[in-house]
Amino acid sequence: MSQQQKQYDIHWLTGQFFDSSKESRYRDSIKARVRFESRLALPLVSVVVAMFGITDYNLLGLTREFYWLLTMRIAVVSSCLVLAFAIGRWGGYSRNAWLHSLPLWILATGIILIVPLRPESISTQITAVVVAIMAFYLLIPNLLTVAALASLYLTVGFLSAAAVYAGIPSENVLRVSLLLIMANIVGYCALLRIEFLQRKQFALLQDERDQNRDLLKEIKHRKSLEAQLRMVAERDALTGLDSRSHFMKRAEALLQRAQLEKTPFCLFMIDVDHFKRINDTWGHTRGDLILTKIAEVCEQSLRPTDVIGRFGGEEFVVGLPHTSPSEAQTIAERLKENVEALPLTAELSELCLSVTIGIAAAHGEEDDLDVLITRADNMLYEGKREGRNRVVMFGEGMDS
Ligand SMILES: Nc1nc2c(ncn2[C@@H]2O[C@H](COP(=O)(O)OP(=O)(O)OP(=O)(O)O)[C@@H](O)[C@H]2O)c(=O)[nH]1
Repeated sequence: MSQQQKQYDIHWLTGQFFDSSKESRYRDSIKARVRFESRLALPLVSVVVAMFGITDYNLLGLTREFYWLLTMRIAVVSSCLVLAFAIGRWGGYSRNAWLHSLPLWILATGIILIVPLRPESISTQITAVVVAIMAFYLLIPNLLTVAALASLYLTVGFLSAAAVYAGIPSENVLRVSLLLIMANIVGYCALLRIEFLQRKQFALLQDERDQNRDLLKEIKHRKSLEAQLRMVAERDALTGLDSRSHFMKRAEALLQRAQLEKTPFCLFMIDVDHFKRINDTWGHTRGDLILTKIAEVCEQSLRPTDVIGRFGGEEFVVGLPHTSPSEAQTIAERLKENVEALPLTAELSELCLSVTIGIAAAHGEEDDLDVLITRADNMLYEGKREGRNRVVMFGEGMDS
């Protein structure tokens, strides 16, 4: 077995895949072409068989042998045409491969039967048998094994009939045998090569498809990993709000746009009051729960166009595009009230939850996000100093 045949899993003698399911998939893949070629080849062969009826007439005239030959030719031609139709309709190349082999057996039998009826034209018939062997291998689509068996049947049958009915001498039988064996070997090798190359092409295509499928799977997997990573990078794990870095990116873009369009932009720094005490009294788990509740209140109290992030610990930050300082003040007051009114579970009923909010508004193109954050932060700590639970706006008696 050649290295290539081993590599592609193809039998060196039959030219078929060792793996039956692969072989069946291959035959399914070529069934349309095989049907088309059979429907073309069989009528062509029928015409050739019918045309030889003229030479029968020239040789035999209207004799009994001529009528026998005519009957036989009509039978062969009509069987081939019926089979061409049947193959066109039902000739699946995987399960109904036997249907494709029938024309070969019928043609071979017909050719053998000519010998006793026209023994005097044996030399022409030898040429016809060589042509028929080539046609069996290369013209009428069939599996290599089927083509080889039918050709062998034709060879042995013809030689036997020639020896018995045409009375050719034994040395001539040997010469004709060698000629027919040669025709068989050439046809066999040519079809084996074709079968191997076609299956190799199929195997390569399958490999390529498998690799593409694996690649697509890998890309999908990587995309989902990327999405997960992006989620981890962009979202705060506890509250689901924007992470600090993602908030900075989004707020930066909004601020630049506001500066370009000369529209107002404000920023809140929100800090939960006495959160350490809350943690110490009710535990970190409840502290976490309160942080998520406050995050929900922020989302509900603000517009979808506002960006909200967790800045760290119990501190939140909000960017408000298209918001004037007075609107920002109103929104912050409402947010503060909503936090105070947050419904809490029975065990937290004694908790007085409140936040302090520092506000900064962008004044000109020189104000970048860090400047706004620093200003809002200063306002926040101003609010803390003043007793917490309040909203402090930059500019209300402050210079920086
Ligand atoms: N449960 C919980 N606590 C946190 C988290 N992040 C930070 N903290 C706690 O938040 C508390 C913040 O305390 P401080 O910075 O002293 O501020 P505070 O107690 O809120 O006091 P003021 O801000 O001055 O009102 C610390 O005890 C932190 O451990 C968190 O993710 N979950």
